[in-house]
Amino acid sequence: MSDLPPPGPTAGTLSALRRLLPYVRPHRTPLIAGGLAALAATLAGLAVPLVTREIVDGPIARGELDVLPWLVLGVLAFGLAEAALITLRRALVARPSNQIESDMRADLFAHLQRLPVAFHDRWASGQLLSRATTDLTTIRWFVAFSGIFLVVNAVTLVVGIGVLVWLSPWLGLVVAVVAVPLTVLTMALERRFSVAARRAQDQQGDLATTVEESALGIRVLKSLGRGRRLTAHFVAESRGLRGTELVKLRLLAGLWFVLVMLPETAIAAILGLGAYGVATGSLTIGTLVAAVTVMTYLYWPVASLGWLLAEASNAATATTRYWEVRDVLPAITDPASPLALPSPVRGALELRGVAFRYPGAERDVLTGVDLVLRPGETMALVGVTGSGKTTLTALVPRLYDVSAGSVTVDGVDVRDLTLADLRRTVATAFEDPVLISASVRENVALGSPGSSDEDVWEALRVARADGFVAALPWGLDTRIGEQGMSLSGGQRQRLALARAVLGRPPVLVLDDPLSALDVHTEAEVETALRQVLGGVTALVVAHRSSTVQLADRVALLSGGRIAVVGEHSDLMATHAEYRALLASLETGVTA
Ligand SMILES: Nc1ncnc2c1ncn2[C@@H]1O[C@H](COP(=O)(O)OP(=O)(O)OP(=O)(O)O)[C@@H](O)[C@H]1O
Repeated sequence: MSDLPPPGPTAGTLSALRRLLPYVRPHRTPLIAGGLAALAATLAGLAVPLVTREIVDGPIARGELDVLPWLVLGVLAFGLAEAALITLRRALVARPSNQIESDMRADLFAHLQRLPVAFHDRWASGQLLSRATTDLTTIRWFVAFSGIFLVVNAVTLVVGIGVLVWLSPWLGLVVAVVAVPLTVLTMALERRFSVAARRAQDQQGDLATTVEESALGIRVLKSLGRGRRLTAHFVAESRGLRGTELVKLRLLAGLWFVLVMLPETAIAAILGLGAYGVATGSLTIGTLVAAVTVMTYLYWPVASLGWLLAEASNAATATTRYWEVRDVLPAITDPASPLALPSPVRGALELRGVAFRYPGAERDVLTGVDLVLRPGETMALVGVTGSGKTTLTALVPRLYDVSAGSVTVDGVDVRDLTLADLRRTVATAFEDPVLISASVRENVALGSPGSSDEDVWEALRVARADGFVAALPWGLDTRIGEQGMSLSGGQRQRLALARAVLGRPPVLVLDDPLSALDVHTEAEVETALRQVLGGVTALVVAHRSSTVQLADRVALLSGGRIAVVGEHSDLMATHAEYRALLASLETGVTA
């Protein structure tokens, strides 16, 4: 399996399904009405054998033909009622079951947005995808159909056995005796089925992850000729799923065998005992016919029990998998009593004694970072590959929280600000820009949706993206494909940069946002940025010495700490490690 957190102890089917209650409760009226309609439909069907008994014992046995039309009409009426009630059930449950599915899906999505980056680091995206799609469809199907019929069929069985006992206590006893091994075997098989159901649903999530990763990384995978390997991996995973599905089918087949054989045995026993009763005069023919007809009516509720229990098991597993995600508490949230930033925001950014360790990692990436950015200052951050530059920048907008120490803006700890305030104050752009499937305008104004077109164009100008956006077929309205695939790497970076500078946030955190630009364009963007950065405090991760030139001062990150801070020219003159690093940046060897 993928790097999925281990599932908790397998909860019982019922206790797992109980967790659907918060979503089911608001719709209880139509759902209960739907259940009652289904029950009434089944009972209407069960009434037919009783009328049959009257026909056999009356018009047939005793020639009482005058009541025959009424009895036939009765059979017809019950048949019609059954059909009408089944239609009514469908109409009653369609809307609530779909609503429950979409409510659960919306809540899951909103929850995923609140969960910290650390959660998404740990969970494979396919596992989340399968929970948001197939698992929720399984739950809808259970609420609309199998859950209702599980209850209705159980009630039908009890009522049917009751009718048999009423017709003839002996015949009822036969059925009751048959019911005991049926229940025991069914429960045993159901338990094993739920284990296989859980495995199959997890394997589906793994498959989704593989498909998603291969679709997203198609360029790299193709260019490296990984297609065959990946296909072999996918086929192996897919075989694993097929194996589990076959185990499920085998268990279900065993269940079907028991569930089909036992009612047949009961019918045989009723026929034998009943015929003996009729021959010895203790039973009327009509009662025997009625008993056999009732048994044939009970045949479906019994036989379907296995399949319905399997569906309940699938739904319980789906519910457990759903709540595994929902139960994760968002670790990065608004504080209980948030503080406000002094107005106007000056943008003094300070890191004091900052240590950070990734969840589950063995050692700290940052051990004691002290760094002070004066309001309006541009600070470049340099360091060898893996020294923790990206990690450090992620602590400012609270993508992760510090393990020790503090990050403050104008003296206020970022953890004391509401996330909305913090995100308004600190804007970020990363080396790998993510664009969403939407228009250029929506992509640039993602963090400030109310921005005017002039503001968007201004931001595009700063990022030197106005030229190519103007040349797009529909300008700002041009939809850029999934992840902006139709744009070049440099164009995507410039849009991400425009997104960060839109709204002129007091603090900008840029993680090497110009790496994909050619030297000429980088110089142009830098000149424009210089004007913008004039009043903005900026922390800029630099992988090229040209980006370093942009900064007022440079900080060197080394060994989890800031080794030195100073002006580029001073550091070049005085600091050997800095000089060596800059030389390696020029040659592109920083590891
Ligand atoms: N999500 C994560 N979970 C665990 N460890 C991580 C995670 N992300 C990064 N690391 C580790 O943290 C260390 C610092 O990584 P980081 O990306 O911050 O370095 P960097 O200085 O930005 O590197 P580069 O210059 O290559 O971009 C590395 O050893 C990396 O393996």
